[in-house]
Amino acid sequence: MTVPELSELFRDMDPEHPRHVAAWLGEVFGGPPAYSRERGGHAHMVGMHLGKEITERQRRRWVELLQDAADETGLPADPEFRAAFTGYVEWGSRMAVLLSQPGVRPGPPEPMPSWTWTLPPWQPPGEVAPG
Ligand code: HEM
Repeated sequence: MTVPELSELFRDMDPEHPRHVAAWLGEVFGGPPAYSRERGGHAHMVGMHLGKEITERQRRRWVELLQDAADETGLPADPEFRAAFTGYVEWGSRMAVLLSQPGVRPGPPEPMPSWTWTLPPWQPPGEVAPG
């Protein structure tokens, strides 16, 4: 699939990139610390965005594709989880845009972000017992 807004930005992408982003997302949402162990954690991720000058249009398209990927890979679709997922992706992608602007230098080391959700998946109310 060619994505006009993103093709130049991702032209030299590491073929393992989707796995790396999946490892990142898994760790952020409480999974194993695979990204920290294997890719160098937060500082490495920040470094990958420096100088890329990501635009708002590119960010929006990237977010849309990530939501498609969440559907295609069968991430839980309950509103409670997806609201948290979307919240993180909005925050993270906006951070990526800020970090990617000209002249931005990496700051002091930061821990991995940690995201969660508190509500259990909503269930339709059961039938009311006849009175
Ligand atoms: C929640 C938002 C985001 C997350 C969690 C994320 C995560 C990552 C991670 C983990 C890497 C490094 C992978 C590695 O270890 O090699 C990376 C690299 C990269 N990201 Fe992001 N990213 C986000 C937003 C964006 C956006 C909005 C764009 C552009 C539209 C973008 C463009 C890139 C590019 C071009 C690379 C380098 C790819 C390569 O050369 O392999 N990212 N991102």
